[in-house]
Amino acid sequence: MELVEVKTTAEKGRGLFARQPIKAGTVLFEESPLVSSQFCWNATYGYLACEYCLRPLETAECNVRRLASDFAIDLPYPECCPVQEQLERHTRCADCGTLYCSQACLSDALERYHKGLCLGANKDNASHPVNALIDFWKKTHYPPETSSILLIIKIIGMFKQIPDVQSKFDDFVSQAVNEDLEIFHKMLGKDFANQIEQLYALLVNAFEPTAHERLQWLTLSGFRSLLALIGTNGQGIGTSSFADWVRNVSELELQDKQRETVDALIDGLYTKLDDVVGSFLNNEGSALYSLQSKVNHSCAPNAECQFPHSNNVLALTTVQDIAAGEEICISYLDECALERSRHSRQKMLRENYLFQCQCEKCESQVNDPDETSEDEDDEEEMDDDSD
Ligand SMILES: C[S@@+](CC[C@H](N)C(=O)[O-])C[C@H]1O[C@@H](n2cnc3c(N)ncnc32)[C@H](O)[C@@H]1O
Repeated sequence: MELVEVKTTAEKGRGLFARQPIKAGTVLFEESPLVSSQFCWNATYGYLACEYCLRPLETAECNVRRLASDFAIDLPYPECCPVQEQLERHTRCADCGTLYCSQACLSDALERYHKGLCLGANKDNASHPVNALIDFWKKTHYPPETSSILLIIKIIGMFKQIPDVQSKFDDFVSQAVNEDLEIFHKMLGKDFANQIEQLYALLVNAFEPTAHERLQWLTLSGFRSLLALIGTNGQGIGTSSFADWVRNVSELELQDKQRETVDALIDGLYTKLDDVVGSFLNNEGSALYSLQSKVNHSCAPNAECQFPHSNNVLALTTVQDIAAGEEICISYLDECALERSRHSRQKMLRENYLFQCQCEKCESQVNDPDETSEDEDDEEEMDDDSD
């Protein structure tokens, strides 16, 4: 934290500011999440990640074979796959069999939420109330998911197990209750936004909040606030052993011919993966980070979130030189969206995050006409149709 500090401004609330000049490429801080989880559908489709830290659990070769549905693929340089040497550390919950990358992750999970949540022999019992809840979520929330009922279930587990956890969640910014509905619409889809009561009824059936002293906040309106908190502060995570292997191979010192051969192999594999799974390459999930969630959005960001350890540990890294006192901002929008007009960017931020962007780029374009290009109009129509 010595490089940065949290300060409050009238326009954007809390934000992160540089205490001193900082060079591009500097890691400002690394942070483990308060809670993280893989998305439901990702896990169902066999994307194998540690239940606690999302570290990939299959070797790069197994990963690429499974994703490409081609079991003849052989990856050279197996030493570039970090999972290979970790395989013997993998361990399971003795009661339900859930897989973890290490004893440390299993112990942390048990200590934080899993002791009270473990379904034991009922793990695959479809009629168990927790599985009915997960199933309802999946049926009403198809990929690409942006949040997960698994994250909510873990949060409930944490409230049951960790005495002072409430203050940690209170520290996240949340929206006014009358704005919640809009964010539900974007988080959960148009059809589902009206079914929060149904989801809540299943949740009550699974966890009986009135019977637990520490779950008294979990009323219908408390549940809506929790959804809004996750929608506003959730950070996406993606881990992939194949991507780790590619990165490590790119750092090898190879002769020109070897480099050419392996680059051609990698290009071919990515083309194949693109045909079979499209953009669904990673073990995807989302998480809540106490400090990173204080970082505001800019349409011209000077920092980005990275996951350098192939798990849920986030590194906030500068992408430009930063002056002392300057605000550190990330982009909540993807690269493609950042290229769009001020009007389109503001619309996306309003609809997905419920705020009027006041970043320098938007302020400098304030006199641009409120128009979108024909391409953007088409895309917006498609977005609206798919909501
Ligand atoms: C993840 S939080 C960021 C930290 C937040 N400012 C706080 O006080 O904790 C996201 C919220 O910050 C505010 N925010 C972030 N970027 C902004 C921007 N560019 N312009 C205006 N408000 C912004 C919005 O209220 C948004 O819902």
